[in-house]
Amino acid sequence: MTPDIRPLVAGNWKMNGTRQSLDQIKAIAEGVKGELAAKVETLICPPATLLYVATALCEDSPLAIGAQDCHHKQSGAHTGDISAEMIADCFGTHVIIGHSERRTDHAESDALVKAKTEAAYAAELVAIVCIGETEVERKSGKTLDVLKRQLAESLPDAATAANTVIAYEPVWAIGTGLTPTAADVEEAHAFMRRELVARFGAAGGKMRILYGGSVKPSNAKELMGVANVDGALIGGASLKAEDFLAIYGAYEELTA
Ligand SMILES: O=C(CO)COP(=O)(O)O
Repeated sequence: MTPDIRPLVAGNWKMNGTRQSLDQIKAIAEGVKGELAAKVETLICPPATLLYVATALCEDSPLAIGAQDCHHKQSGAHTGDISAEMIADCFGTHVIIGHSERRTDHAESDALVKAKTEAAYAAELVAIVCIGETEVERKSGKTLDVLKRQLAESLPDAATAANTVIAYEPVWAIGTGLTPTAADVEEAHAFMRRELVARFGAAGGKMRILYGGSVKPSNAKELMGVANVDGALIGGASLKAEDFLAIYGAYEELTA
């Protein structure tokens, strides 16, 4: 955690979820009402097909709804893509950009991630910009170099603590059940914080840096308690309301 930063617990449903899964969003929206919601922000990013219905379901809940990607242009001949403006039009408030699965599946570069982030700002969405090293990079001792490059090249100059959230997701920890040690997470997050402050000054000190990669109810308290970890980006465990709420509930003790 970072003093004076309101943590964000976010779920990334990836390519999972049909209309039936809206029950889970409903349960999460109900579960995050109450005192803890004033201290901890929550977000679910379902597939784009569920976006509009999901935001309607959350009208009376502090649970925010976001998307998993956007195109870098506002509109035009880009079959199959969705724009940041369309996400905002569905009342989505956040968009995940540069997830490692998109960097791999769709060859997204840092430059493209930066352009998409600028498109998110133009539509007044909060961009959740994902970075993280692969297993090979980690084993060859390049983790911090990779994070430095991805932060420098993926973030626009216009990034602020209000429009940008960083999500550190070591690629080898995604969907594998493996997590870095708390000491490794602390080192990476402290490094990113220094980089952000060096470039953005006071705003860099206030930007949220989430951890993602095999976060589950059993490890949430330890990981979320690490210095400069300002929340989580959760894949698999965000699909079940019970697990998502248990991770969110870890903040009950952390913020007491
Ligand atoms: O990629 C992730 C979230 O964006 C993490 O996925 P898992 O929580 O399933 O490891």
